[in-house]
Amino acid sequence: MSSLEEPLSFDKLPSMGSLDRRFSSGSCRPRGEDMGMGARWIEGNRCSTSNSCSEDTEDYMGDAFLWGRKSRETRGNSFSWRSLSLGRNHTTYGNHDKCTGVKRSKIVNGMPNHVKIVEVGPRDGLQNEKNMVPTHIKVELIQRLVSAGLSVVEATSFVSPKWVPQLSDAKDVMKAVCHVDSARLPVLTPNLKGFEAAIEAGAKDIAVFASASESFSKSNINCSIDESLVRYRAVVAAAKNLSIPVRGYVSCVVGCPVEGPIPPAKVAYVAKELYDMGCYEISLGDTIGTGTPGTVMPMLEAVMAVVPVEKLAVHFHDTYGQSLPNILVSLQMGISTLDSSVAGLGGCPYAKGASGNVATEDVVYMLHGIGITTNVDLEKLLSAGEFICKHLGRLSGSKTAIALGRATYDTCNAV
Ligand SMILES: CC(C)(COP(=O)([O-])OP(=O)([O-])OC[C@H]1O[C@@H](n2cnc3c(N)ncnc32)[C@H](O)[C@@H]1OP(=O)([O-])[O-])[C@@H](O)C(=O)NCCC(=O)NCCSC(=O)C[C@@](C)(O)CC(=O)[O-]
Repeated sequence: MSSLEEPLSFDKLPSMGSLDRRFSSGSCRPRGEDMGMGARWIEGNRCSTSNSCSEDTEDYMGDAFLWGRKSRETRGNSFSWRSLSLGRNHTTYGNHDKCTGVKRSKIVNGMPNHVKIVEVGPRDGLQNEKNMVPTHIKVELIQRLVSAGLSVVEATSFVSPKWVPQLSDAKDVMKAVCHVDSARLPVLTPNLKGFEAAIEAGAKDIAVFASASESFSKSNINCSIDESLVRYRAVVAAAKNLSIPVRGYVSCVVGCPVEGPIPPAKVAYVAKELYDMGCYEISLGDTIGTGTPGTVMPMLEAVMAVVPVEKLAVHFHDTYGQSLPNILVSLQMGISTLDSSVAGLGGCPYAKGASGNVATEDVVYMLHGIGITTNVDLEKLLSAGEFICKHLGRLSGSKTAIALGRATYDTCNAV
């Protein structure tokens, strides 16, 4: 882990002044393999979605607490918590309101009733592994994640194998999973070469990835932001000809390891460019996990002024434990698509060296706690997490922060 990815202990928390220095150019150049960017990473109308409901203000927290108490008691009585599946058939949480049958307090007003989770573990998680994960393990992981009900599983990247050797088997992975029709399996493509290879291997969904930081753009894809947008226009045009949907990413939406804080206007610029060129969804990535609600909110405000909120997704890394609060404010601002990574690949505090995306398990638990549904069967999701952890020889685990009065959920199983 780089110093930026490693959570700070309380006695080591820097003052604001020293934080500025940490971010200043040259003083903090993380090693490539530590940044979640693959081995060659060098340096570093609000709530207008129809999915939202904001009417009832009655307190529903009582029931949220009750659920937490019940879970703990049940576990205490040696009932397996794993049988508390939050799966597809389990979609009623809490009390009632006019939209979902759930009573909602002020704090959940305006939040979506249902959230789409974009699982990025097989790509964002595995791209960062020191050792190459065998192709058949990647394929099985994707299949397990799909069978957990995830409707979007980012499968791999068609990038240069010199830059990200961990995903150099993209073609074989895609060929093995392209018949899956119960989920979308997008792949990252940095240029036309990658796009053509992805289509050849059977990809039906792709994603392009730009950055709001010039330095990061240079380090990650070896070109400036504007050069990358030119490339992506060509990719999106080619995709359009084949009716292939394209997702757009913006990295470093609040902070860059080299440049420090990124102005919201810059994020809005890149997001709008991607949206205008035809990306159906824009995922806003807090690549180094330095965002907090205080920095995420103005960034989202700026982006939401130029891209409709229902076209936005958030992609938080949990480097400093801020991902769940960041997700919470994003939900409050009307975002209904969340990127996450099955624990053991990211998010999990025991998964050293992983990219540190927020754990899908944590997200599902938090959403459950506030009465938001997903399609995910938690039991199968946990099983997928354990599967990959076991393969990587790691502890598996999932932590759920105390969010909206929910009980802390913390489990860690030696494998
Ligand atoms: C963009 C390039 C290719 C430019 O890399 P470059 O070196 O400038 O490219 P080039 O055009 O000069 O080509 C160099 C070599 O790469 C080959 N090449 C060129 N393109 C491809 C391709 N598509 N697939 C396979 N090979 C390719 C090309 O054929 C050539 O091969 P050679 O002649 O030397 O044998 C490189 O920088 C690259 O692949 N970067 C990808 C880095 C990456 O994947 N980073 C991680 C993903 S981004 C991310 O994680 C952030 C995100 C999305 O999660 C959001 C967040 O967390 O915030």
